[in-house]
Amino acid sequence: MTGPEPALLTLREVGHAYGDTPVLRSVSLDVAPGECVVLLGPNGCGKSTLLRLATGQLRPTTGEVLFAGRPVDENDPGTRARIATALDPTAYYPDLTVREHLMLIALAHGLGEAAERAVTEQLAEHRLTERADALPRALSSGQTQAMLLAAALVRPHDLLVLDEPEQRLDARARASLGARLARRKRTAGTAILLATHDAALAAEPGLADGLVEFDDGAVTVRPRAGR
Ligand SMILES: Nc1ncnc2c1ncn2[C@@H]1O[C@H](COP(=O)(O)OP(=O)(O)OP(=O)(O)O)[C@@H](O)[C@H]1O
Repeated sequence: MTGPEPALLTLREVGHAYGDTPVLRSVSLDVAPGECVVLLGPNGCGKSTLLRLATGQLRPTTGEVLFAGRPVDENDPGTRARIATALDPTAYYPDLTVREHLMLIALAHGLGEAAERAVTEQLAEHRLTERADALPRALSSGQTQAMLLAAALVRPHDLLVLDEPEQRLDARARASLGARLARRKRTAGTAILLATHDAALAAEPGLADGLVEFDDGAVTVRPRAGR
């Protein structure tokens, strides 16, 4: 939100409309390295839209989105190298196994000889080791979601942008997700922007530094209570 670190991601009075239909009006927020901002709100309030504005997949109708001080642009290789996302539940290669999928991403993002170890770690963290040689169509929906999270985490990144990462995970994976993200931001200094419907995830100790709450078109940005 506003800490001693300069913000990595800044939204300044960002508004967005699809055609003539406004979805977001004048949202301003900062996410600094090692900070996590959580978006909470009902279906259709604009959380995914805000996440896509933050990654440069959408351009704001009004206002500006800055990543590392420059307008965010998903076509900029430097930006893509630093922002990892899990936004689309169908964003995978159907003809690559889980391991091949993660290796491809790790290698494309320059891990080189470190790729195999990083993939092994992510497979274990997401309880996918036994399913490493399965094709996506043979996975459960929760295992597919776990693969998408592993794909975001296996590659280097400074900002992690997640849309409802808890969706379809089983109770055990869901229960540990918040602590795993909190550890990542603490140990790696990762900035995190995530949308969720899970109040327990938003309340995870050590995770959210700021909450963005959407309510009937109004957006409230506030530091989390008690911080
Ligand atoms: N490409 C699009 N074209 C037109 N309208 C869109 C488009 N994408 C989203 N919308 C509309 O914008 C509004 C906000 O959608 P958005 O997906 O951002 O909501 P959300 O808060 O992420 O919802 P959910 O919790 O259901 O995922 C909705 O009314 C949706 O129908």
